Amino acid sequence: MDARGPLCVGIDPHAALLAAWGLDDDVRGLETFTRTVVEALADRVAVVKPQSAFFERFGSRGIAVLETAVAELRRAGALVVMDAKRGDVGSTMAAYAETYLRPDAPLFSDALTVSPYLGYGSLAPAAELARESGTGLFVLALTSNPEGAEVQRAVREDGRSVGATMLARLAAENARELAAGAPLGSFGAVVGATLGDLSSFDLAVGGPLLAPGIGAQGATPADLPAVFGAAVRNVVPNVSRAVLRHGPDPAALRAAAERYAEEVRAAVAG
Ligand SMILES: O=C(O)c1cc(=O)[nH]c(=O)n1[C@@H]1O[C@H](COP(=O)(O)O)[C@@H](O)[C@H]1O
Repeated sequence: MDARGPLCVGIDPHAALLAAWGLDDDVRGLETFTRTVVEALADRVAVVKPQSAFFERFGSRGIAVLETAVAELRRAGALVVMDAKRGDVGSTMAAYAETYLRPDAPLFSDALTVSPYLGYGSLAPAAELARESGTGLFVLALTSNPEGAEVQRAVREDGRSVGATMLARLAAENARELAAGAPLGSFGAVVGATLGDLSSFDLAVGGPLLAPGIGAQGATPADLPAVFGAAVRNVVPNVSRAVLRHGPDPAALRAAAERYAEEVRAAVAG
């Protein structure tokens, strides 16, 4: 992020975006869309987050497009966060983890989004494999959507909210790496940029904070300091549609990503 700018661009090939780019809503359209984004951004954006659902929707041929994109992004030096939001009972979670975090897997990525809402402990096999393979997890803590509150802000018997508990679990997960001198641990939290003042939460999880919600969901880079406070230094803001809508011209995609990275840099510095 120091070298390339503080931004994660999402690859979310919505049917509406394919149409806006003059592409058909089929595998060929998906392939052209994805290749265009990868070629425009892979050598300059720090982090890219493909949203698996938009590829899964086309079955095995959609997944093949995703596999190619992940490999090319990584080859060009971008970090890939696979947004598949996996979460299941521990034994099944191990298989999900192998799908994305085992180095010889076709979809091997630098990190995976996971849901802890079957219990944080259910993620243990994924955390273990991430440690082994030098990859990371982004754990949904406080999501950007308004519906998330009914689960994440629910208060437990110990008086702490569920979301706060997930943040505390992440801090414990990262403690070992921090003690060994790492600047940040490999276990990040997903915290929406749309959520307003989060000062009642301890966001010092010792890992990166993936912050979706900028652009199409209404948040702006200028909101980041007020939302994240001192933790803003560790924020990786994600923008998907608000960059992608500038395609298919690669120069326009690059310019949009650069503008967002610049706005984030200014907001964080300011
Ligand atoms: O895990 C995520 O990335 C995620 C978590 C969350 O709380 N909210 C959220 O919008 N996302 C994802 O971030 C992206 C946001 O896309 P845009 O709203 O188009 O910028 C989508 O891929 C969402 O699935």
